[in-house]
Amino acid sequence: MSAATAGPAGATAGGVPAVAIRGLRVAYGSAVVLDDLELTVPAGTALCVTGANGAGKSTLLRCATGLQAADAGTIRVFGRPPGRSAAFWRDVATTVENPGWYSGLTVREHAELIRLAHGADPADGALDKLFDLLGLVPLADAAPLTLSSGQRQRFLLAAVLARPSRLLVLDEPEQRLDTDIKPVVAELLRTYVAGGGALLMASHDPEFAAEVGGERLTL
Ligand SMILES: Nc1ncnc2c1ncn2[C@@H]1O[C@H](COP(=O)(O)OP(=O)(O)OP(=O)(O)O)[C@@H](O)[C@H]1O
Repeated sequence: MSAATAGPAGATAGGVPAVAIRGLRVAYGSAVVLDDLELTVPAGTALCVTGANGAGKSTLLRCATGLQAADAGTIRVFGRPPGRSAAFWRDVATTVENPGWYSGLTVREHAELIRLAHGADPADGALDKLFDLLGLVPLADAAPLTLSSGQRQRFLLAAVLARPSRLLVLDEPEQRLDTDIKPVVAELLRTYVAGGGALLMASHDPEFAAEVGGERLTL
């Protein structure tokens, strides 16, 4: 259970915050997991949610993306309730919910499709760079379903970073990554935030969270 406020004062100075949560309460039966939780993530900033197993990090991220209903409180993402509309998901990229894969397409073809569908050029070199940084080049022709859990995590991160977005919601992006890949992912996320994107993530890794930078909220 937690009541906390995060995000710098005057968080809305630059406009509508990417995420604004007030009085959030979630209970599973009689077990209250989140209670009167408050947070703000302005555009161009990162907020890392930490806490013990079962503290409610994933629950919070699911609520923030509209994938789970809250028992009380208000959640606004770019000023609107999170939802399942295509317009919402154009702004928001997440690894909270596992995507489905097309069995006939390779890892690289999925990334190209995602980029193309979001109006970006799949052949402009951005994917080459991303695949190189995340060590996905040797896996480019693999079927996503054949990837190991760590390879799959790298692919999921490539998939959300391959497309334009205004908010990234990531549940433990460092999970299952090799130690040499973690700083690479941290740098990619720092670059995303420096470019004006907002990042809301949960993490169990203080070193990784420190490398990403931004505010911290402990549940
Ligand atoms: N659908 C559900 N039904 C009942 N209890 C649930 C449900 N989902 C989560 N919980 C419980 O709510 C609490 C918070 O779960 P949540 O997954 O949000 O925690 P977490 O902080 O993300 O944990 P972890 O660090 O282990 O990933 C846990 O006690 C969990 O057992």
